[in-house]
Parts: sequence; C-alpha cells; structure tokens
Amino acid sequence: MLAIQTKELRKSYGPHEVVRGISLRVNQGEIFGFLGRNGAGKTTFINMLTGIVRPSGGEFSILGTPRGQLDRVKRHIGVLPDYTEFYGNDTALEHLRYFSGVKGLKVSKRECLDVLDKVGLSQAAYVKTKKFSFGMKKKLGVAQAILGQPGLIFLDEPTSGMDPESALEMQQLIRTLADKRQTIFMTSHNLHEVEKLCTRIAIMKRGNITGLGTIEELQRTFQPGMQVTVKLAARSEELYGKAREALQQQGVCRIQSWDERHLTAEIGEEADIAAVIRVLCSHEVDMFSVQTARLSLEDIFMLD
Ligand SMILES: Nc1ncnc2c1ncn2[C@@H]1O[C@H](COP(=O)(O)OP(=O)(O)OP(=O)(O)O)[C@@H](O)[C@H]1O
Repeated sequence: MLAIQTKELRKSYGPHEVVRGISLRVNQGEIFGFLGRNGAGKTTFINMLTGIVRPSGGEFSILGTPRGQLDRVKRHIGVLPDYTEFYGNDTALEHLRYFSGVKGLKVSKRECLDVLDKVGLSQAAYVKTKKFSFGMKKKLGVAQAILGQPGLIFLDEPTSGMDPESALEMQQLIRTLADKRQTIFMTSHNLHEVEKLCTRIAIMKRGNITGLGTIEELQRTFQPGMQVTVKLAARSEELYGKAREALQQQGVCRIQSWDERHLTAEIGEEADIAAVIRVLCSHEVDMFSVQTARLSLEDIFMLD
C-alpha cells in the first residue's frame, strides 16, 4: 500500500493554476521532502491531500483510501500546518487532550505527556500556550501532528524558527518515526536538513514537479557526469599549462575552469578519475590533491 498516490492533481484559483497536474507516489515509511520556492504551490498541494482545499481536477488516495472517502482515514493522518496558533489560555497538555477528543483519538494523559516529552516540551506541559515562544508553538504543533501514532504525517517546515539544538532533536524524532514505518511528508527551506533526512525529494516549481528522486538520482538527472578538481603541487604557470594540455590531448575530461593552481573538469563517471590521474602522472604533473564533487541539493534547487 502506498502512503500517498496522486494522479494529475490540480488546483486553480480563478485563472491562476497553482498546482498543475501532479502525479506522485510516496511509499510507507519514507521521509519525503517536498521543496519549492515561496509560492510554488506546496501548501496548496498538502491542503488538498488533507482535505482542506478542494482540488480542481485529478485524483488522489491516502493510505490506500480514495479522496472521496478521506474521512475514513483522517484519524491516521497527522498535520503540522504552515501556521501554528493555539488557544492561549490552554496549557500544552490541555490543548493535546482537547485536540485528541476533536479528532476522535483514544489517547490517555500519559500518552499526551509522552508526546510532549518527545518534542522537548516536557517542562512546559502545564504552561499556558500564550507564554510559548514561536519555536515552542512549533514543537506543540509537531506534538499535535504525531499524537496517536498516525501512519502519515504532513510536516510543513517542522524546524523553522527552532534553535539549532531543537532542530537537531526534531530531525532525530522524524527519523525515529520513520523507523517505525510512519510516513513523513515534509516541506523545508533548509536544504541541508532535507539532504540529510529525506529518502526522496520532489522539487516543485510554479505548480509542476521538476525533479523527483533520491539525492543521487537528482544529481545524476541534473548533472549526468561528475566534477573533478585537481589541485596542483605548486602555483606554477608551467605546471598548469602542462596539465591542461595533457588532459585536452587525451580527451579524458572536459575542462570547465581553472586558476593558477586548480583545474576543474567534468568527467563521465567516477571510474574516469583514474584515467585523469594516469594522464597527469604520465605527463609528470605533480599534484597536491584530486577531489570529486557532485551538485549539492542547493545547486539543484537553484537551477531554473
Ligand atoms: N486561497 C487562495 N486564493 C488565491 N490564491 C491562493 C490561495 N492560496 C494560495 N494561493 C496562491 O497559490 C500560490 C501557491 O501558494 P502556496 O501557499 O501553495 O505556496 P507554497 O509553495 O506553500 O509557498 P511558501 O513556501 O511561501 O509557503 C501562491 O501564488 C498563492 O498566492
């Protein structure tokens, strides 16, 4: 069973098509990263899947249940929305107990306290939420989303506004949830976090998915080859001229840029590094180091 399946899902506001026919499959237990610039359509897409926004076209199913029967699985879906506001005179614990009642979850006080502990709010269980900082509200939002161990959890920017330590703890919590086969569908503008956490990533641009896959698959899609940077043993015009000439003559790589000491070239695959090193050695080019690099998620995200 898939956690999420969408087919040609679309949404328009008047003449403005915000989500343009997205087909996506998310497996159970994945930490799926959903990226896009501000206004790309991420929240609208999530809001359709959680029943907040009515699609203009297309189909989807959640945990094997089609869109028309979403009420049947709502208890198994957790959501951290893109805004987190609470009734200020309630404590964190009161809020969770009230929320679990509204959602029809059978959750004990002990479980609510456990969840508050997991998000790092154990000290604030009996504190009124009007005294909460932005980061604490975000944590309470996550607590609400994971209450009752839902099979699918939507997290809209789960760590934004958190201090670095809290963000790391939240990332660890997300991993723990996925280890228990709970599916996470998350947005984040922290690309480093996404690169570290997510099993697969979709990049959304102007309502379309322009990239989809693991980080390695995205790298291969957007840069079929690899980049190799040779740092020469010394800053020397002669050495660098020799290196350039040797590599160009042998055609083992395509030189992209160079300065007085570094020479950066594109190679077809990792195994071609050996050929580059062989050519340079046979032409007596002394090297300090040879490094390969692939595009980072940030590089890929910035591509238009
Ligand atoms: N209710 C609405 N009525 C009209 N336009 C809307 C509505 N909701 C969203 N939009 C428009 O849809 C587009 C996508 O918005 P959405 O909030 O889905 O983007 P996003 O990718 O989540 O952005 P962000 O990263 O800033 O949260 C925007 O141009 C927005 O103005």
